[in-house]
Amino acid sequence: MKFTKMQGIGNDYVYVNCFKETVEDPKTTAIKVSDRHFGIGSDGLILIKPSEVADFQMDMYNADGSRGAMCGNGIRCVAKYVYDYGLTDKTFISVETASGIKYLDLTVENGKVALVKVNMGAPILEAKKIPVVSEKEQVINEPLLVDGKEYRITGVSMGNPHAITYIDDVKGLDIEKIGPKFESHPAFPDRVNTEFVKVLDDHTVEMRVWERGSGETLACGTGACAVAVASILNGYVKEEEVTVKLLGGDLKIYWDREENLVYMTGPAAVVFDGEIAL
Ligand SMILES: N[C@H](CCC[C@H](N)C(=O)O)C(=O)O
Repeated sequence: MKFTKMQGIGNDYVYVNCFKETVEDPKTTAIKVSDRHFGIGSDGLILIKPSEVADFQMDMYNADGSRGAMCGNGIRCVAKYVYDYGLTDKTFISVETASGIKYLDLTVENGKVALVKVNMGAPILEAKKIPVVSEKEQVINEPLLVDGKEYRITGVSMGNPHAITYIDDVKGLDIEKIGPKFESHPAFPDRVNTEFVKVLDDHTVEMRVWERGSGETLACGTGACAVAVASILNGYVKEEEVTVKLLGGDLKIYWDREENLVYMTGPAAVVFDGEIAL
């Protein structure tokens, strides 16, 4: 199987051009290619496919083979792939995902995509199954007991569920210990992506993320969007444009409150092309 390894601020996936390749069993393939010792090594597998309703389709799988509804860092790399590898010459494209059609603006430098701005759609202000705290379905600062300790969480979905909690020491967090406890917490029967956040100033936050199905990643695009929305809702940041600092780099998130649309801007990069016998 031919593939292209790509990364969006360190959130790395194996991309397969399904206009040319066929992946019979994406779940098993995702598990195999993601293994960092016996496979290629990645946070998961992303299939680039034709679409009947958009320019392209993104079909995304986490490292454990579970299917993800949306992937922010992944969709920026899909945009880079389809332009740089000649599948389109458009700099405004649409991509069908399991959480709806997304629209992307490509910034091209020297004939290659350098930056991508994604319209991530409207935030859904409740993380699945957390008790609703108000009739508006907003889950803000809700107490949740995890591993014997009470956390205050805000639930935001970007097409995939995120539980966001604010802590003092992001860098020193034992995420390997607490991450899985959130991921498989009974409050989240579909599991959950969890973001641990520290507010740095009126428009800057830092975060680490334990992703559903992949563990700690260096970055999570949907997570960064969810964190920006939660930080604005909680009044922790004052502006609609938030810089989210992740282990792998920064993302600029803008929540247009008029339109209720979240925009994410960030880079995408090719690591290498390869072929693997599965
Ligand atoms: N683990 C996520 C999918 C990948 C999201 C993340 N890598 C991103 O960039 O948005 C889920 O199962 O909902």
